[in-house]
Amino acid sequence: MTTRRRFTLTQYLIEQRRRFPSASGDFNALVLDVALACKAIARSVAFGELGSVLGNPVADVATGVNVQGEEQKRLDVVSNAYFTEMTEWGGHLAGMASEEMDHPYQIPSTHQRGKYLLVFDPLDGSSNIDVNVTVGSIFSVLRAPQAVIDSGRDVVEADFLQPGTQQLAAGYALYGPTTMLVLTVGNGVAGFTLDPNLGQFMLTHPQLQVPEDTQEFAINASNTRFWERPIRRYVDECLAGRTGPRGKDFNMRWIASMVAEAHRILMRGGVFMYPRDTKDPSKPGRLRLLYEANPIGFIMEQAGGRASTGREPMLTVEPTSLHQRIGLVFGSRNEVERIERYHREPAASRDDNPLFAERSLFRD
Ligand SMILES: O=P(O)(O)OC[C@H]1O[C@](O)(COP(=O)(O)O)[C@@H](O)[C@@H]1O
Ligand SMILES: [Mg+2]
Ligand SMILES: [Mg+2]
Repeated sequence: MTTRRRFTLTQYLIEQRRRFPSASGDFNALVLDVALACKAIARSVAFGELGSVLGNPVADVATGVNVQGEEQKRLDVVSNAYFTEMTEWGGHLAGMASEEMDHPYQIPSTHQRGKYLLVFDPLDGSSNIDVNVTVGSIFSVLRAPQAVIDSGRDVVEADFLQPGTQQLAAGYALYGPTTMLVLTVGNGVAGFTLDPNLGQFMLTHPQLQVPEDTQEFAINASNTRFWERPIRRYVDECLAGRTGPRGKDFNMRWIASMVAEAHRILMRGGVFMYPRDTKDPSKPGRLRLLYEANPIGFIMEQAGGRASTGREPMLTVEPTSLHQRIGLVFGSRNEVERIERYHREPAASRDDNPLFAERSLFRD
């Protein structure tokens, strides 16, 4: 696809659909509904506190605590509603699941039910809303099990427990200085920028590729004391810089919006780690498999990068529950492979033995 001609998201999807001559158009219509939800969220985010002055619905929304035990922001709830409202009526979906909904969302019986499942984090990085830092939405499209399509029955948790390799599409929207939509339909990764005059996502980044090497890493260093040995080793070696085993200096970033970190890494390379740690034994990782790790993992792999738990490729993990958390490492291929190698090396298994505890640069 040439960049000389300006392509809208719709035109891009039509061109992608030519690979599947028998496709009905349902899939494209679903992605466009998701894009519409993202435009609506972008507008709500952009109004910020002005929302209450201008009668923006965000001001009056009731919040609570989500299934993760995390306090919802008003924009979490509003964004979730935009996703459900914009996509439920099109006849493309068998059901949905979201970070902000404890159980699968049923398409009302008054609407036609379709063959796809939509899984999403309506607002990622929502702790950044109050400080006006970039946030985003993350989504993944799966095919519903054939039994669900045939019967039109209500969806249940088990219907969503598909490994990341089964994703048909994944994407994220970024609400930053510009609003962007980044999408894979399994044929590379494309980035679109919202033209505020036209209200259209325009193709601006046709073939995103993650550089294989990097000198930049992202991790929440306040968790250092909870990290497992392979991660401590990796970060220590980065910090040692030119005089250490890596022989080069590294830069560090932490935005606390995973979606924004993913975007930076797509643009210029890098590695992101929110690994499994010992902070809370009931939570094997911070981020969620189905609507954070898998869609970002699919995008990374489609852009030539890599996504992993540290121990196995992210996309091959068999999910066990809807809101499952998991350790996540993604980004420049050679760095992620190095981290996986550190997990495989025999020293990694001595992690819990204090006899082998090593002095870390982040420790006293
Ligand atoms: O508080 P921390 O450790 O910086 O966590 C930040 C992480 O939490 C998240 O914000 C979780 O996402 P939500 O905002 O959707 O709950 C990630 O985007 C980010 O990487
Ligand atoms: Mg999130
Ligand atoms: Mg969220």
